[in-house]
Amino acid sequence: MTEPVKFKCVAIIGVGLIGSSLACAMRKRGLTDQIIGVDCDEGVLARAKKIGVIDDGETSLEKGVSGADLIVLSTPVGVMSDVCKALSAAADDGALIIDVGSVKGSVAKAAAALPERLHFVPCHPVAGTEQSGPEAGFASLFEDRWCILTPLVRDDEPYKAAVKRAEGLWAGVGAQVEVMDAAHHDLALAVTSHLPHLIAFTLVGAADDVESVAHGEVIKYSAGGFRDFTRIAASDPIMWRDVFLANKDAVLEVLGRFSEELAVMQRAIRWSDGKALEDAFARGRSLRRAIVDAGQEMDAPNFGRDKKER
Ligand SMILES: NC(=O)C1=CN([C@@H]2O[C@H](COP(=O)(O)OP(=O)(O)OC[C@H]3O[C@@H](n4cnc5c(N)ncnc54)[C@H](O)[C@@H]3O)[C@@H](O)[C@H]2O)C=CC1
Ligand SMILES: O=C(O)C(=O)Cc1ccc(O)cc1
Repeated sequence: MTEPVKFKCVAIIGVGLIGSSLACAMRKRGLTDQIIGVDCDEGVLARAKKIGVIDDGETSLEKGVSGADLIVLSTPVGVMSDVCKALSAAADDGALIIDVGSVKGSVAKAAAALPERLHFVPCHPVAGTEQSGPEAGFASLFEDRWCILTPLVRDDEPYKAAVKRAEGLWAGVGAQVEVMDAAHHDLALAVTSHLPHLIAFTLVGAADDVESVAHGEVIKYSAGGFRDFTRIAASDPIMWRDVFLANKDAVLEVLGRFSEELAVMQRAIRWSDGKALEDAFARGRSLRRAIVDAGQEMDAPNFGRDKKER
């Protein structure tokens, strides 16, 4: 059983959906005395302070992280290496640094270059929505969701203790913690998250092209499955640009396999091969049933909307 841990001061760098959700969850559960927001956008900081997500805001990273015993990188993945470099001089001795990025290999490389006095534990809460910004955050986002940790290869005692603290933090906000290496994470998430997002962006883009000849029919009759795709396709373009650039190799690998499967389906339809189609669809149904039986069907389409409380 992982014990929840407490922090004196947390600096959240990037006060968007995930940063503000962690801030709200920590505040609600009494896991920190003070929350400082650091963001390059002054408007974000003003809004976050107004709605009570942060106690104070700073556009200067150096000032914002001074005195923090927990530093959270919750920016898009593409700027994390630069933020990490800036922390090498700015962060207090012994600070626990975590990130929440959707890709782990790239940030792990930057984290490994930090001085030994700092303890960076890469993390990925596998929980989110299509929304962005501080107003989108809510305290229960991480409850009963996975958080994957990909610790650096370091076996000094202070680092091992920092990994335990990171586990305690996520357990403290209600998540279930899993530890794996960064390459494994990036391949697994390419399958379960990155490819599905790519398909949603592509499908909705294609439907939008058709819309120009279908004169409103796509919007009028969009139901069920397509609506779910449009929700995912409404996700932040900058965040997802960075995910695909940072996880290029793994995504190209699974995209290659997906394209092959798609070609098989195309052929089955062309040649009226009902047996091939039925077999392929039956595989999909049994995978879904296995997920439900394992109690992992947490991604209801309205996840987060019916219990969103700051
Ligand atoms: N949106 C989601 O559902 C999930 C996102 N993630 C990861 O969490 C991270 C944050 O995503 P969101 O919270 O959705 O993004 P967001 O767009 O809501 O917030 C990002 C914030 O970072 C700030 N920012 C950008 N560059 C900065 C810099 N150089 N210095 C300081 N602040 C900077 C932006 O102004 C913005 O306020 C990403 O790395 C993403 O991969 C992880 C799990 C789920
Ligand atoms: O909104 C959804 O359906 C998501 O899948 C949210 C999400 C986006 C990115 C992540 O790294 C983890 C979760």
